[in-house]
Amino acid sequence: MRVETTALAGLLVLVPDVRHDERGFFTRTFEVDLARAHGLDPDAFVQDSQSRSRQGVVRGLHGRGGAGEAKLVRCANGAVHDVVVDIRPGSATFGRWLATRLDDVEHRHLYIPAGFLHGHQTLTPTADVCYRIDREHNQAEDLAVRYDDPDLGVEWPAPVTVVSDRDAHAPSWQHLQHLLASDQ
Ligand SMILES: Cc1cn([C@H]2C[C@H](O)[C@@H](COP(=O)(O)OP(=O)(O)O[C@H]3O[C@@H](C)C(=O)[C@@H](O)[C@H]3O)O2)c(=O)[nH]c1=O
Repeated sequence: MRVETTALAGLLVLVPDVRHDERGFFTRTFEVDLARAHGLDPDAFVQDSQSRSRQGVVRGLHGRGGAGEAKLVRCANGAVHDVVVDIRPGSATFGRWLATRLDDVEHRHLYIPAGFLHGHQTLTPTADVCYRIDREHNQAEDLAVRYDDPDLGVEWPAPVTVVSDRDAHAPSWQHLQHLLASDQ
């Protein structure tokens, strides 16, 4: 597995080896030593989750208040257009978003530190997204911004078919910025 840095400090792309044979493929989904070598605490992860979404579905953009939440994300089946937004106050890239394709071909993973919004759109008939987080989910700390907020300008590659009620009614990027500023 190799690790690539990105334009957003702390956001990492993990690119595993994928071994194919007549049965299918084998790939590692986590390596403790590699995690440590890149400053990740492997013991920090306390919850593993999986979601399945139909083609065109967008989930997000979601973040977390309080101490935030770091995430390791991969797409175990199908493909998604994965988007992260830097919402770390004082960050040189505050408000910038970055998109990565996660799929079951290259099996890339994303390490998303605390202080980001995250979302994805399904590019295949279905897609399974698996992620590990370093703090147990707590609905009271949920943050969200509309996936199509015009000030944020995130581009989604396909027509959006379904979003949750929560995502359809998510507040604006401007609203979240006020919230973040009032926390300082
Ligand atoms: C996220 C989560 C949800 N749930 C429950 C709440 C709800 O009843 C149901 C579906 O929740 P949501 O609609 O929030 O699920 P979803 O829209 O898939 O939320 C996820 O979106 C992606 C983009 C992320 O980055 C994740 O961190 C998470 O926010 O599952 C848990 O029990 N544990 C969890 O960790």
